[in-house]
Amino acid sequence: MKVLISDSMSPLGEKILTDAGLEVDVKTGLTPDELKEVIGEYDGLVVRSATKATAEIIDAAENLKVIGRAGIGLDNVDIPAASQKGIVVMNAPDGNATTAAEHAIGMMMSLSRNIPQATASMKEGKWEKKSFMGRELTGKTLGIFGIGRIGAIAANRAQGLKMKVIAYDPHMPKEMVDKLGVELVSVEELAKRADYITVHVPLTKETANALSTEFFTNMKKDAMFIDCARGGVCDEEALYKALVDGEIAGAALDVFAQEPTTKENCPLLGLKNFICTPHLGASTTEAQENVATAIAAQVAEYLTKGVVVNAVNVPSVSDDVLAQVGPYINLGEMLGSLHMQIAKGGVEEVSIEYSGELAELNTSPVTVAFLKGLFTPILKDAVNYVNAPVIARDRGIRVIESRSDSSSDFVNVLRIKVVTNEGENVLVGTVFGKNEPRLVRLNTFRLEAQAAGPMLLVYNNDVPGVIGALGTILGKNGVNISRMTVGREDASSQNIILCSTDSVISKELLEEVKQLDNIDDALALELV
Ligand SMILES: NC(=O)c1ccc[n+]([C@@H]2O[C@H](COP(=O)([O-])OP(=O)(O)OC[C@H]3O[C@@H](n4cnc5c(N)ncnc54)[C@H](O)[C@@H]3O)[C@@H](O)[C@H]2O)c1
Ligand SMILES: O=C(O)CC[C@@H](O)C(=O)O
Repeated sequence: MKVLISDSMSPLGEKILTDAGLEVDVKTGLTPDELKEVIGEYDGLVVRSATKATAEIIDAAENLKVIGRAGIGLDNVDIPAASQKGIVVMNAPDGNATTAAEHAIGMMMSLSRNIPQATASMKEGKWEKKSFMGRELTGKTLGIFGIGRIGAIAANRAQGLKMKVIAYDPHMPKEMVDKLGVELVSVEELAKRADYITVHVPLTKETANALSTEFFTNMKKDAMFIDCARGGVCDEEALYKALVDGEIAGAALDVFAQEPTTKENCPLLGLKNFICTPHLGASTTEAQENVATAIAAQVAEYLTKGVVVNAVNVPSVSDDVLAQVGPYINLGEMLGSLHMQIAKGGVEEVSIEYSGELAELNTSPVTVAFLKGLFTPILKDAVNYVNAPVIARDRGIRVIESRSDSSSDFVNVLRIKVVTNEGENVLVGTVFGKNEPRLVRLNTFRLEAQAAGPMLLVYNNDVPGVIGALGTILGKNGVNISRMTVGREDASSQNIILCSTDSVISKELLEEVKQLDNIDDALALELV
């Protein structure tokens, strides 16, 4: 079998693949056309972030069985296109966390002591001691936006520098953050109290442009901002304005909305109080060895033994188990994704009840798929079919499974209650026929909905005219409804409407929907 390594990577990865008996070609810097021409020869493709495994490339990949990403981010891989062709997509989410946290700390020190600016000045033949007055980190407050793997390491390193650390992470239970010696605060408090802010969240629907004018305006005028997570989380236009208007004192970015980044596509590069690196957060020998060896071992395991590890699109189960519980795996993942998107607050407990015929099957892959679905909207590529239960444990989330051989309305029922620090939701699903997952209850509302893709969930009064008004406003905005289900609450005047739409509902359109008469609330959902 042949594997193509198409981005620069530690040679240790190549060695692991060849030692496993695979033929390996290393061809970096291929143009999309060149890659398209050669990809048909390969059974495995190993990438970092430069190679774009688009639908077109995947379509031309006649023999491809696996795509491995040395690192976390899978923004460069068209996962639905790969899944459709039965290609397993896997990543190595653990190997570069320490390196990325150290980069953020390095940025904080560089900003505080003007190291990049002073280097540039000396190289121009100047000796400008007075222009580069810095300040100490000792005793200052570091604010961490997103305290997962990397945020926690950054907190620990900052504590070693005698800084006070505070964090905002609405999905992290307070007890877990307390254990790190970090104070969990609201987003406003984070902005107002911190002398430095460092960002460690993935790019999701919730985090896109989350750090914008309001956040920068709340920051202290002498505070500094660092983002080594993902381009698009920070609103670069708002950051530019905050730096120019003196709302904050300095900023450092390693990641950008548009990469590669130039002065033309990012005016921040022209500012004196802005420093940057070209997405170097994971670029150390150690991190690259970690991710290259991890992904090479995973790809080799899959190609030589059929064992799936850390896949994001295929559960790690045998074909026999998959044949039995495959449809429930899809149902579980959908219910997980829906739960997280309707939940308010940090998840504390999950109760999963398997009833009917389903209770007699090996349901552990369904529980794992539920947890993967639950975490994906907030953690994106950092969660897979292997580490989802570990993430639940690390977040102190109790997962309780139970079985009952009777199910009242359907042959098989999956009933899941998720308790957060702000309330709870119950979703019930079943599988119709051989493979048709259905949502049959959303809290007290009974319905029968195919829940997949972009959707709109509306809570409304059960009065005439609501559906018409909703259809009109979506139609006016060019959004086509492909399916609509109404869920009723017994003996109540409340309904829910769940629409499948051909495109994702924008924030602006969602606001318009919420303003309609007799609509109490509306949520834009993106389901698996
Ligand atoms: N610059 C680089 O080269 C580089 C290297 C490695 C990782 N990264 C990126 O760093 C980011 C963090 O990685 P990680 O391994 O720590 O991920 P992680 O999944 O362990 O942690 C992310 C944290 O963000 C929190 N979060 C999610 N939505 C949030 C919101 N709206 N507000 C506040 N917090 C929120 C989550 O609860 C979680 O605790 C990822 O985007 C990853 O891709 C960048
Ligand atoms: O340099 C890289 O490979 C990107 C690193 C990081 O953003 C990741 O997604 O793991």
